Amino acid sequence: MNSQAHNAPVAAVVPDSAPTLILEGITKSFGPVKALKGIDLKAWPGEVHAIVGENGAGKSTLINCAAGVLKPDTGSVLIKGEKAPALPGVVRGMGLSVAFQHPALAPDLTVLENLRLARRDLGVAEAQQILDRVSTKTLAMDLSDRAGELSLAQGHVLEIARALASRPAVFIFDEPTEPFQDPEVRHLFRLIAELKAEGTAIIYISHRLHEVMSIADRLSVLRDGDLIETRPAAGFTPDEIVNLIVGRPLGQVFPAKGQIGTGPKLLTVAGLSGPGFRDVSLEVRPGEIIGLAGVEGQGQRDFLRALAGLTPVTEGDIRIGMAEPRPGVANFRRAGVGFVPDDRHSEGLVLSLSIRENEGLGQLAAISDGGVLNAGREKALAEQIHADLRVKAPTVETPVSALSGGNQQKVLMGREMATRPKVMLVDEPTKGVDVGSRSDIYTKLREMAEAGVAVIVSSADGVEIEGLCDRVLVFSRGTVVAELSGADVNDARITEANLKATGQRAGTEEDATRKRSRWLSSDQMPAAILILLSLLVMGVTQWQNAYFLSAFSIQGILTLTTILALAGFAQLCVMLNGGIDLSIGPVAGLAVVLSSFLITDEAPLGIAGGVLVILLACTLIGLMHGLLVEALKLPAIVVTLATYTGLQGLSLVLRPSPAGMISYDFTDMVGVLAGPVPLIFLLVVLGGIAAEFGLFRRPGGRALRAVGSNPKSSEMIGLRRARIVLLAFVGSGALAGLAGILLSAQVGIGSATTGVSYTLMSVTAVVLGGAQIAGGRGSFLATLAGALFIQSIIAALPFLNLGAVVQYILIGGATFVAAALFAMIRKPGAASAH
Ligand SMILES: Nc1ncnc2c1ncn2[C@@H]1O[C@H](COP(=O)(O)OP(=O)(O)OP(=O)(O)O)[C@@H](O)[C@H]1O
Repeated sequence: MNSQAHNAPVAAVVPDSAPTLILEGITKSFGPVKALKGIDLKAWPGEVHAIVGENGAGKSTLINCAAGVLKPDTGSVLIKGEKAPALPGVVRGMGLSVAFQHPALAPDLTVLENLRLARRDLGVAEAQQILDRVSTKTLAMDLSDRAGELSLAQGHVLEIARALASRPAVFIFDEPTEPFQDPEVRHLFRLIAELKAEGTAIIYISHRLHEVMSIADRLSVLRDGDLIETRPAAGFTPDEIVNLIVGRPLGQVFPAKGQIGTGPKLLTVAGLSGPGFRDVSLEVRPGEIIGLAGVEGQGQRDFLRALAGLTPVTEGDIRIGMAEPRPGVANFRRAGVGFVPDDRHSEGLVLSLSIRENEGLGQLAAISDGGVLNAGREKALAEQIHADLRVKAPTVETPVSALSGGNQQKVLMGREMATRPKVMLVDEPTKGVDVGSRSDIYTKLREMAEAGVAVIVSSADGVEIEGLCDRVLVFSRGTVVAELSGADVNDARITEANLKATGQRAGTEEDATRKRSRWLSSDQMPAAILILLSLLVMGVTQWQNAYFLSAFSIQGILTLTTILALAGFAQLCVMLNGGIDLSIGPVAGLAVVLSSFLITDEAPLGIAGGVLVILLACTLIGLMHGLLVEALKLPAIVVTLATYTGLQGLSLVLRPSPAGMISYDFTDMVGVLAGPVPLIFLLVVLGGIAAEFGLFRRPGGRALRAVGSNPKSSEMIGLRRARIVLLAFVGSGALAGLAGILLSAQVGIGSATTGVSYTLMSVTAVVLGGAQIAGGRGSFLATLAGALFIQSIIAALPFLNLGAVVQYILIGGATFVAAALFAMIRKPGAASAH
C-alpha cells in the first residue's frame, strides 16, 4: 500500500518546516524475506514520530537502513536534504543518531570511552552532564565504570547518552524503555520533551502502546514490511492501533486472574538470603502467578536468579514440592525449574544456531533416543512452539540471529515453557514482544499456573505486573517490603510501596571496595605486579648467587626482554581484536634468516637497506594475514596456523643449516648502551609508553579496543572494523619482523629455528600482562612487564642451579595463575557494586 498519501505534514502537529529526515521508497530483503517493501517516511523537527508494528514488521530494519547500518536494496535516505550513504559513522556526522534496541556498547571500555566513540572530543564535564541528563538516580553510573559491568537498564541509559552525545538533529529510539520502570520512563519522556523543544526530530519505536500514546505527535504503523498508516497520533484510538498492528481485533490483552487453589504448595522458599537479597520467604500455590517488583537493582532479579540455581544461596531453603534441589543450575533444571533471563542475547539463546536447535537445547534428553538426537522429534517440537507463539520466521531452520528481537524472545519463552517445568521463572516475559503476542504469552503463563506450575515473573512494566499477577512482592534494598494481593495488585500501590521503602544504598565501605576492585581490574595493574615479581626473582637470585646481577647479565636480560616485548606487542595487536597470531615466531625466524643474507658485511643494500627490506617483507606478511582474515572471513588462528608452517618451511629452504654471519657493525649498533642499559631497551620502553598512550588516549586505540570488545556493535556505530583489523595485522607483521631483526643481532648467524619459540612466548607475555584472549582488553606496558618477568626467570635459573624444566613449570604455572586471577577479578560484577 502506498503510504505517501498518509504521510503529508499535518498543520496542527508540524509547523511548516522542511523534514529533517526523509526515507524514500526503501526496500530491503534478506534472502526470501522481504523485510521492507518500499517505505516512505518523514520526520520533522520538534516532532515525535512513533512507529509501531508487530514483531518482524520491519521496524528495526528500517531504522538500520536510516542509520546506514544496512544498505537498502532500493530507495534513499535524506538527512537535512542531503543524501546519506550506508556508512553509520558518516550518517551520525550528518546528524542522525540511534539508541539501538540492543545497546551497541563495547563492554570492555569505560562509560566515558563508550561516549567518546560517538564524539571523540567529548570532555569529561560534558560527558557527565549528558549522563546526568539521561540517567535517574537509581540507574546512575560512574564515567569510569566498565560498560560490561552495568545492569541491562544502565546499558540502555548509556546507549541513549551515547546517541545524545553526538547532538543529533534526528534522534531514533528503538524500544528504549523495555528495561525501564515508571520513574525512568517519565525521566526519558522529559528528556524527549526537551529535545523536541530544541527542534530535534524524534523517531520512537515501542511496543508499549500506552507510552506511545502519551508521547507521539504522529504515528506510523508497519505491517509485514509495508507502511500501512501514518496519521497524527491523537487521531487513533488504542483499539484501532492494536487492530492495525495485529491485523485482527484483540479483545482482552490479559487473561482473567486465577482462582488460588488450596492444593499442596508448589514452591516453598524460607528465609532465603544470597548476594543482593536477604531473608525472603514465599509460598506458591496452584493457580497463582507471583510478581516481583521494585525499583531496578533492589534484589528482585538476584532473588529470581537464586531460585533458578544461578546464584549461590547463603542461607535458607528452597523446596520444589517436597524436594530440595541440590545447588547448581543443572540440578535446579533437573528438578523442574524453567528460567527465562532478561538478557536473551548473552544468557538465553545461542544466536548462531537455528530455531529448531535452540528449542531442542531445552530438552536434549527428551528428543534423543539412546543418546542420539531424533531430528524428527526435535523438528516437531520446534514447529509446535513456532505455531503456538506465532514466531515470525520462514522455517524453524532459520538461525535465531536472523529473527527480530521480539521473535527471539518468543523462541526463548517457548523453549522454557515446552520443558513442562514445575516452576517457571520469567525475567521480563514480554521484552520487545508485540501486543498480540504479549497476549498469547500471558495466556500461556496463566494456563501454566492453572495447570499447577508455580509461575514467578519479574517485570519492570507496572502495567504487566498489574494485569498478570495475583500476588506481588515489592523489593527494596534486598528485602521484601510489601506483599500485595487481590485488588491491591495495581501500579499505584506498587509505586507507593516503592516510594515508601526505597532508599539509596549508601556506604563508604562499599565505595572503598569499589575503588579497590576497580584498581585490581584495571588494565595497567598487571604491569605493576609483574615488575614487582621480576624484581623479586632478581633479588632472590642475587641473594642466592652474588654473580647474578653483573652488568653483562643485566644487559642480556634487558636485550632479550626487548625482543620478546616486540613479539608480545605484535601478538597484542591481533589479540586486542579477538584473534591470535600463531605466525609471530616463524615471521621473526624468517627475519633472522633474511638478516643473514641482507644484514651481513657484504650486504648488497647496506644495513639500513637490509633492515628496511626485511621489515617490508614482514609487514606484507601481516597485510596478507589481514586480507585473508577479512576477505575469506577465516579465523586468525586458522590463517596464521597455515602460514606458521609455510614460513617455517621457507626459512628452512633458505637456511637448511645455520649460516650467514650477521654484520658486526649491526651487532654493535644493537648493543649500544645508555649507562648500564641497552639503548634498544630504553627505546622499547618509550615505544611501549607511546603505544599505551595511543591505545587508551587516542581515537584509533579506542576504536581497536572497541572492535575487539564488540565487533558487531562497533560496526553499528560506524567504526571501520575491517580497516582496523587489517591495520592490526600489518602492525603485528612489522613488529614481529623487528623482533626478528634484533634477534639476529643477538644470535649472530642465520638459523631457521631461532624464532619459532617466540609464538608461544609472545602469547605468554601477553596473557601474563592481562590481555583478554577474546579481545577488547590488553596493555602494551603490561606485555612489556610480562616479557621482563619471563626473561628474568629464564636468566635466573642457571644461577640457582635449576634446569630448564623448572623454567617451563614456573612460566606455565605463572601464566595459569595469572589467567585464573584475571578471570576472577574481571568477572562481570566483580568490580561493581551494582
Ligand atoms: N540479518 C537478517 N537476516 C535475515 N532476516 C532478517 C535479518 N534481520 C531481520 N530479518 C528479518 O526481517 C524481518 C523484519 O525484522 P525486524 O527486526 O526489522 O522487525 P521488527 O519490526 O524490528 O521486529 P521486533 O518488534 O520484534 O523488533 C523479520 O522477518 C526478520 O526475521
